[in-house]
Amino acid sequence: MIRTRGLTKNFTVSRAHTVHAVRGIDLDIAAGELVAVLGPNGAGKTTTMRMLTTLIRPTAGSAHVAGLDVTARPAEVRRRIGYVGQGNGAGHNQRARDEIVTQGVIYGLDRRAARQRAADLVDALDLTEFAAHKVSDLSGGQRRRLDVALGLVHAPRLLFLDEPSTGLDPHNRANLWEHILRLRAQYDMTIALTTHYLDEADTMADRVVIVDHGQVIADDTATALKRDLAGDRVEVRTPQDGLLGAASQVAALLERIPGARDVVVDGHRVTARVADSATAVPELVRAAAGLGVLVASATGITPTLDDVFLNLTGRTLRETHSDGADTSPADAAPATTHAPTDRDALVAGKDAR
Ligand SMILES: Nc1ncnc2c1ncn2[C@@H]1O[C@H](COP(=O)(O)OP(=O)(O)OP(=O)(O)O)[C@@H](O)[C@H]1O
Repeated sequence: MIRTRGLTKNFTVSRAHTVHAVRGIDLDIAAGELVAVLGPNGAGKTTTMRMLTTLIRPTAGSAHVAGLDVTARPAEVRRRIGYVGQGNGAGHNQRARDEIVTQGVIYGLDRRAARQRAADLVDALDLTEFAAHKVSDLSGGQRRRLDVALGLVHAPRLLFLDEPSTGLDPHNRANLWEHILRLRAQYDMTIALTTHYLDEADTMADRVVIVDHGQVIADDTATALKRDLAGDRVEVRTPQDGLLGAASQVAALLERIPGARDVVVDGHRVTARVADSATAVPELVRAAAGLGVLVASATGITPTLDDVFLNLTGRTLRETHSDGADTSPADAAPATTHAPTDRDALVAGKDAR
């Protein structure tokens, strides 16, 4: 469905300054896949997505989307894809249902077909109660669902979602995802999305592509990335009032567990990487009990995609992101303002810049 080779985008900011936003990305997304593109702010995710959706022209390299070259046949690419950009692309004065009908007409449906399609999407996205409301009166979650409806009005088989749930509270995020996954199954869609939410990428995506400084630094299933590039850990604590020597004894026991490595003693705390924390923790506890070594707690820690990023780059994604786990919706990254322009450009078939 998507194939890029050496995809590159430079922005010339001034005569002396060029931003190398995307530096030679090779990406393959098969029909039916749901792929999440993950990376810190400024990694080049949106720029990549905007090239794939024909909103901007690549500086170099190639991209084929839905079987077509984005540079040579942008108008045909646009007809085959749906795009839900960051921020709310819907106009504020229209009623929600009318907005979808208008979008359908712009995409070439006759008014009757557009009305039917709007009715189907209103139903599919649980917007019936709000369909006659003005867009400006909708909540953030309802607007986002309307955005998805607008992106699907021409029944594309390939949908691009740029940070679909940023700014939504956990309930609305879960609700939006429920709808996206149902629509994906119903329309047999391929989905490429960018997200700041690690848990979303982890649980929803068939494959996770990690981008940093404009390059793909990892590309695999979340399970494989976590297994191969992070791995389980264990953290063992010896009693605070006990002898520090106990921690060294625990460390020696951990060293003996097959696959254990990077054993570190820090006061009463001992950590190690292990192949499988579910078996390593009881093994350690049994061995410690056998030798009379007191253990206050022993915890198995399964890795997150943040651990994968940390291992690959030495940095954590959480430092640079508003992630759902640490941030209130109000603090979440604000939506950018380019989305309405993007949607306008897509439906109007404006040339990419
Ligand atoms: N039109 C532009 N002109 C100049 N620089 C740009 C332009 N668009 C993006 N950039 C720069 O390109 C780099 C990649 O930006 P991009 O928006 O693709 O990152 P991102 O991974 O989507 O980030 P975020 O997670 O914050 O949305 C950044 O350094 C950004 O400042």
